[in-house]
Amino acid sequence: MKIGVIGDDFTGAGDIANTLAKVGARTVQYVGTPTVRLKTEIDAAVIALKTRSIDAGDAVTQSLAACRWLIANGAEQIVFKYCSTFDSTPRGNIGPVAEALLVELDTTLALVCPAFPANRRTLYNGHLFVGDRLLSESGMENHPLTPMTDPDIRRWLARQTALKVGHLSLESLRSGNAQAALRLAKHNHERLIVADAISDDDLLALGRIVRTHRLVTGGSGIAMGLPGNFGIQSAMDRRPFAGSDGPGLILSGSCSSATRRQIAAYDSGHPSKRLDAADALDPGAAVASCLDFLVSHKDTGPLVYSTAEPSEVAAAQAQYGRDRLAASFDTIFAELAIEAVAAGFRRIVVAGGETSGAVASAFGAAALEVGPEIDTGVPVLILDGKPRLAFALKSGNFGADDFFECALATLKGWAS
Ligand SMILES: Nc1ncnc2c1ncn2[C@@H]1O[C@H](COP(=O)(O)OP(=O)(O)OP(=O)(O)O)[C@@H](O)[C@H]1O
Ligand SMILES: O=C(O)[C@@H](O)C(=O)CO
Repeated sequence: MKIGVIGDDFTGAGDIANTLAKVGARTVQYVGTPTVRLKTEIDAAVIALKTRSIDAGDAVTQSLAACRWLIANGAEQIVFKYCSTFDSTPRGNIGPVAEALLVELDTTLALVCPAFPANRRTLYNGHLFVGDRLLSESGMENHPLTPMTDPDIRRWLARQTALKVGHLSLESLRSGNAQAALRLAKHNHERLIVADAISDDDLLALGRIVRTHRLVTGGSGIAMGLPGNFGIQSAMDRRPFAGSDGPGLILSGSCSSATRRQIAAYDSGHPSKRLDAADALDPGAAVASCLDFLVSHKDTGPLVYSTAEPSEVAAAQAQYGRDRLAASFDTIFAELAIEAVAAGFRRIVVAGGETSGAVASAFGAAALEVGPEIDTGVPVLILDGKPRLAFALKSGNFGADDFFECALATLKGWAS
């Protein structure tokens, strides 16, 4: 293995596994840090953690354990993958985890580049944009767990770490002065360097610049240029792909704007059931009634969602407590997925990083095969067990409006 990735959530891990696989790296995604040594020859291992929104100390401990496994299994470069919208709070967890990894890997600096231009997240003058809006005016300021109220990634990161934060400007990158800028940053004791990038070419250039870096941090985009540094070649052919042909379902705990559009699009022509915050207070009852609903619509791709408008989420959090609701919804979706598989479902589409983490973890520690891309940043993931299951784990703000229908179709696979 050459490249070892620590993903701070499950959909994000799938996103970067997809990027690496697309540029030809033989990639496996693990649900949590494996307990056994790697037995097969691969180029990249992606460890999916669920550390984005937990206590910073726990996030550091889990990320270090993942890092140690990756290094012990041959990784030459570690990538810390977080969200392209830099989801975090003033307490962490990006800063504390990056800081701990720098120490663990005994290295002086690392790039910080959440940019993902293919999904319209660009970084310019240290400010993160979603499409033509600043991050803090993109809807992300209403995120239920990590409201992003400051688009200046240098300033936001500086709140999370005592390390000095630097900046690699687009001008330095494009004029070929990046290495000199990084030497100057080192001289100035800057350890975390926020790097501008507004196009895939910028990300590829950054990829070349970090060839000798032990640690790279960023969104999935930064991974595009990494396999080439190890001589790994692109293999972009369409091969037969065995998905899973059993009944499919959709679970959504995501309240992001893209998911809300996808729910609206799917809801109009398919069976769907909505859970509201009050339902979350009795997870057992919610699972039982949702399971009845799923089973009675088994062959028509039923959808269960708790997705709500930001004002509704804010009111529910104020009434019942944010963490309590998050934990209850996680439990409901995870148990529902397990029960649904026991009832015969084989294709599972999940919307939302936290929700996907809860669902995927419920199936236990596992290695997931990375299949074809469904939509930008979302691959098919196969759990080749008994039974064989095909997953689509979608980040909140990813995917076109008809994502759910496309995902259910893609998870079936194709012969040629
Ligand atoms: N109706 C609701 N009321 C209050 N909170 C909710 C409701 N529905 C979902 N939530 C919470 O909102 C959070 C959604 O997080 P999740 O990561 O799954 O989606 P997302 O933020 O859209 O995705 P991503 O992290 O990939 O951007 C969860 O913690 C969930 O418990
Ligand atoms: O980087 C992204 O936007 C996604 O992979 C993600 O992490 C959202 O959960």
